Formats: sequence, structure tokens, C-alpha cells
Amino acid sequence: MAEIIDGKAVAAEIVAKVTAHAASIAGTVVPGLATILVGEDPASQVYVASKSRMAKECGFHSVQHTLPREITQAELLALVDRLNNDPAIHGILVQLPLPDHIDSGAVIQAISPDKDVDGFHFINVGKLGTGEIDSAFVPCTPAGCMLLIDRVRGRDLSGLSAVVVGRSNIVGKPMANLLLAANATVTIAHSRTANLPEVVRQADIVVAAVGRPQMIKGDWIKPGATVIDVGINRIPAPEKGEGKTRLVGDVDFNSASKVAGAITPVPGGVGPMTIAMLMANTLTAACRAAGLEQPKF
Ligand SMILES: NC(=O)C1=CN([C@@H]2O[C@H](COP(=O)(O)OP(=O)(O)OC[C@H]3O[C@@H](n4cnc5c(N)ncnc54)[C@H](OP(=O)(O)O)[C@@H]3O)[C@@H](O)[C@H]2O)C=CC1
Ligand SMILES: Nc1nc(=O)c2c([nH]1)NC[C@@H]1CN(c3ccc(C(=O)N[C@@H](CCC(=O)O)C(=O)O)cc3)C=[N+]21
Repeated sequence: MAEIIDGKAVAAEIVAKVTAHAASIAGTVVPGLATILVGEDPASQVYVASKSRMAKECGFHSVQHTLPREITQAELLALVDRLNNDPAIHGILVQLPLPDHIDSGAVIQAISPDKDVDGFHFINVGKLGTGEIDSAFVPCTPAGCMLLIDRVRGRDLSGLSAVVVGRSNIVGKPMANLLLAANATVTIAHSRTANLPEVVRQADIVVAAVGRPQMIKGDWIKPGATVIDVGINRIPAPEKGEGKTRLVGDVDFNSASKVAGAITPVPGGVGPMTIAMLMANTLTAACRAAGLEQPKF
């Protein structure tokens, strides 16, 4: 049976470190996080609320902007501009997805790269791609995955092969860049990849970011591999009662955990790390703005 990587516990360690560091600099700067939620998607409401709450628990200044679905792109851009120019705000997070009538790319690129704690701005993407990681903001989910991999494999992944399933700008591509920066030999698989089970079976490290419930099976996993499951999928759970649902990952946990060396659960794996890394990035943004040394995670 695989070791279960306790993302919730690692996230709590990160949050404790962020909280202590924020307290130590409180005389100079109080990190400020602004979250923007457009519309009423229930899952997004839950996530944004937990980000705002966590920011308060870290001792940050935390402001949540909840806007109606009908807001225009120009109005949203005006809010981003206001937050870009607000010295009390160091990090801006626009919860995705945005409604169809808004060009999310335009909104993301309007965020000041210095406040882009999601790491989605071209400047930060480019820094990650060219190895300027220390001055970049790294997207929270892949950054969290790297800290979980670190617990099992260490920071240097020389000689190890990694397969990332999924090539999104939010997870798959930055994940692949981070693994490469850590010296892994990286393959990116996606919906057009041939013989996916065979490709995944080569990997010492598998990162699943597909959005397909329980797609990756135990017999796709190399014995002893480290399996990081980014997927968050809500599926029907009639066993819990009529109309009930439960959360599962992109990996079939039951079969994969019999073969893997270590595996993250869903929930309690990558999800809590994403929120913890958002706090870490916001603290980093505040330190940079105040000319203080930035903490290391
Ligand atoms: N835990 C967390 O904090 C977070 C979790 N998530 C979750 O992670 C998952 C991925 O998110 P995200 O990257 O945004 O998703 P996207 O939908 O943007 O990307 C999914 C990727 O998976 C690939 N894919 C889809 N179907 C298959 C298939 N059958 N075989 C191989 N590859 C496939 C797609 O390929 P192609 O490019 O060819 O279409 C695409 O590259 C979701 O479940 C999401 O909810 C996301 C963000 C944070
Ligand atoms: N601009 C932007 N940045 C994001 O980082 C971003 C986003 N938009 N849009 C949506 C995705 C998704 N995401 C998650 C964060 C935490 C959990 C999380 O905490 N999950 C818990 C379970 C939560 C539950 O029970 O529903 C867990 O896995 O244990 C999940 C998913 C961030 N995202």
C-alpha cells in the first residue's frame, strides 16, 4: 500500500509559517489580498470564501469583491485597475472561470505582474519558462504539487521521469516547467496522446490534471511511483443518500494506491496546498513591495 501524502497537514505547516512570518513583519507591512468573484457559481463561492478566510487567519488584510454575473468587462477592468493602484493590496486573485461575455485573458493580463499571485500573467509565465523562478509568481496549484513531491523525492529530481497528464495554462504547463526546473525528465500528455496508459507507466512521478473522474487506473502506474492527483470532480454518491455527491480525483485511488509508492488523496491532497500557496505568494508580494527579503518555502 502506498504512503498517503497528507496535503492538509503540509498545507497547515505552510500556513503556520506564513502566519508567523506575517506577524514578524507586521510593523512594516500587512500583506493584503483582494479576491474577485463574478457570478454565483456555488463551487467558486466556496473556494473564494475559503481563500478570504484563510487570508484573515494568516493576519492579512483581506477584501472580497463579489460582483453580479452581468458586470461588464470594462467595469471589471476598472476594479482591477483600482486594486493595482491600492498600496494596501499586494495580491489580486480573479476567480476563474469568468462568465462567457468577459475575456478572461484580458482581465488576467490587466493585473499588475507584481500583484499576480496566481502567476497567470505573461511576465510571470515567461519568468517561470526561462528559469527566473525566484522573482516570479508561480501558479499556486503546481507550486503546491512541487512541495508535496519534495516530501517524497526531495528537491532535486535528477534521473527521475515525470509525466504530467493535462496541458492547461493553469496546471499542466507550469507543472511541467517546475518539474523540468527540478531536473526531472518531463513528458506532457493530453487528449491527443497515443497509448496514454503506456506513457503514464514510464513515470516515476505522475501528475494528473485532466478533469476526468478516476480516469487513471492502478495498472497504468509504475510500481513505487509518486502519484499527485490534482483533479477535483464531484460525482453522484447514491450510497450517501439521494442527490448526494462526493469528491474524487482524476486518479482511481483504490487501484492506484495498491501500486504507487506514495499518493495524494482527494480531498485533502493538492486542494489545501493550492490555498496555502496563495497565502505564501501574497506574503511574497508584500515582502517585495516593502523591500524585505522574501521567505522561502
Ligand atoms: N486542486 C486544485 O487546487 C485544483 C484542481 N483543479 C482540477 O484539476 C483538473 C484539471 O484542471 P485544468 O487544468 O484547469 O483543466 P482543463 O480542462 O483546462 O485541462 C484539462 C487537460 O486534460 C486533458 N485531457 C482531457 N481529457 C483527456 C483524456 N481523456 N486523456 C488525456 N488528457 C485529457 C486536456 O487535453 P487537451 O489540451 O488536448 O484538451 C487538457 O490539457 C480539474 O479536475 C480541476 O477541477 C484545477 C485547478 C486547481
Ligand atoms: N484564479 C483562480 N485561481 C485558482 O487557484 C483557482 C481558480 N481561479 N478557479 C478554480 C480552481 C480550483 N481551485 C481549488 C482550490 C482549492 C481546492 C480545495 O481546497 N479542495 C479541497 C476540498 C474542497 C471541497 O470539499 O469542495 C480538497 O481538495 O481537500 C480545490 C480547488 C483553485 N482554482
